[in-house]
Amino acid sequence: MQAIQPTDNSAQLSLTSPLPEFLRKSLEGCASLPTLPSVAMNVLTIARSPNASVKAYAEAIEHDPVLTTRLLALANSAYYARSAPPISSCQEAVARIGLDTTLAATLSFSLFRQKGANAYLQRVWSRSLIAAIASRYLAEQLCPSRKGFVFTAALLQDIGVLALKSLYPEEVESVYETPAEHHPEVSHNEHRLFGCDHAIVGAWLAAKWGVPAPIAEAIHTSHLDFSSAPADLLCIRLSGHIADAWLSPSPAQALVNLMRKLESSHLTDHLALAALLNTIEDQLPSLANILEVTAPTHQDNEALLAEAQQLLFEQTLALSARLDQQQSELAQLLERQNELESRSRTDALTGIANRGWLEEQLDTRFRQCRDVGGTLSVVFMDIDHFKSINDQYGHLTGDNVLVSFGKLLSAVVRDGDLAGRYGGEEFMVVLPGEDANGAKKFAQRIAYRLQEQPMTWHEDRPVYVTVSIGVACLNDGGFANSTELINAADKSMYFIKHSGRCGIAVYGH
Ligand SMILES: Nc1nc2c(ncn2[C@@H]2O[C@H](COP(=O)(O)OP(=O)(O)OP(=O)(O)O)[C@@H](O)[C@H]2O)c(=O)[nH]1
Repeated sequence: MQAIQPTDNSAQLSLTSPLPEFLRKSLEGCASLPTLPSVAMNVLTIARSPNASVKAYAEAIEHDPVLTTRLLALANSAYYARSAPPISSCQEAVARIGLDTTLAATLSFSLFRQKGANAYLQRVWSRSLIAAIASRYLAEQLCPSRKGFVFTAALLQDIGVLALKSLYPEEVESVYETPAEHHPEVSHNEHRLFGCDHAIVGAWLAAKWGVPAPIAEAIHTSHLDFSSAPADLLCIRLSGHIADAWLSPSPAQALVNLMRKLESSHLTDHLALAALLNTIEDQLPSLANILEVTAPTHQDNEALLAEAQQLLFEQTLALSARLDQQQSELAQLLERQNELESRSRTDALTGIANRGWLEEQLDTRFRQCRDVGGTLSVVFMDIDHFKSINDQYGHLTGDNVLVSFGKLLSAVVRDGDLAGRYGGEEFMVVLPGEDANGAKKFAQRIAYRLQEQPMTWHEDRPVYVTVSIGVACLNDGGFANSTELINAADKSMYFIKHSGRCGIAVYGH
């Protein structure tokens, strides 16, 4: 049979992360790049044609006796034969394993034949085999009609390593020494060296050989996040993680990491991890044997899974304890922050608002009134002859007077009003929505309460005080800002001071 010239698909390949130009040139000029034998080329060409048939595949493969023997071995292996009788013709083998798997097997047989003794390449092939078996298992659960496609792409996902190794044998040496569980690290180091990773190089190489574009594109995206991918690509992308866990020197911890990934993607319910591990365990030896790859199997999957689940449980407990601790630390911090904030707004002696908070709040309310309409009033109070209280009864009694006056103000204000100590023996109340009349009545209530209620006691004698009060209302002065409003109330208060104290003056009235 005449070898058909394969189509180079690389120009049609749409790569979201393109192959760097220098790398494409080097790859195109590289004589030692892995190539496919003509039989594999022929099978690929048939795979692309619309009337690909079992017969056409078988005829192409029969020209290679070694390949035929291996394909028969695969078709007669436990996975494919199940309880069916052994078969002896290539056509029966293709019919039994399906066209997609025949394509994957042909490509991988051809590639595996080229493998060197290099330990890393052995690891790459082990990973590919495990990923292929895992991806087919996943596809059986999630997208059965795509299992052939998924198996092929998963098997070929790391072929870019072959190309990079042929091109830069020395440079990649250190990169490929990294153990299998660090696949993302390999990819990261390739990016550093070549500006892209082996997934992109592999897609290009596959397309160059004429591998159907969807398979090349699946190779290209094989390292991307699996959680939001369509089912077939999800199987391929997840298969690499599963293979890495299988090959990890600490498989229990690697399985825990895998379980976490599955859980965060809500895949745990769909995948029975035990069945997946057993499938790999069952199928790996025969497939590895047929392809002459050394792939490690686990002694006891059940024990491994139990260990991983115990580990996951312990780590989850430790994590939740840590989270609890962090949460309580956060709550303490918030409490402390609230306390500090409230302290920064409060006058230390009287416990009511301090000057800063009074001014800030008044300013906010003032702007609101200006923007959306409405009014507000400010009542400014200064205790009369306070110095003589200090002088007569001592500072402690003076302090008690200030504290009591603060309490009185807090008791008479309504929700939404704000009473505070402006400084020394000066106090201020902000009355939102109140006009001059209402504010004056409020001031009168305070003056009345002061007549009734002593502010403290000194040696069993009540200490009464009076206040000079200035009121200013937003409506009455064309005030440009809140400071002007305070100044107006202060001015009115001073008017009372100068008129003999103990009284109320309303600005502009
Ligand atoms: N005990 C006490 N006294 C304070 C405090 N803050 C300011 N004072 C005192 O309050 C007094 C205010 O005195 P002046 O400004 O002369 O006013 P006054 O004696 O009230 O006289 P008029 O305001 O004119 O009625 C000063 O002696 C201050 O030391 C405080 O926190 N505690």
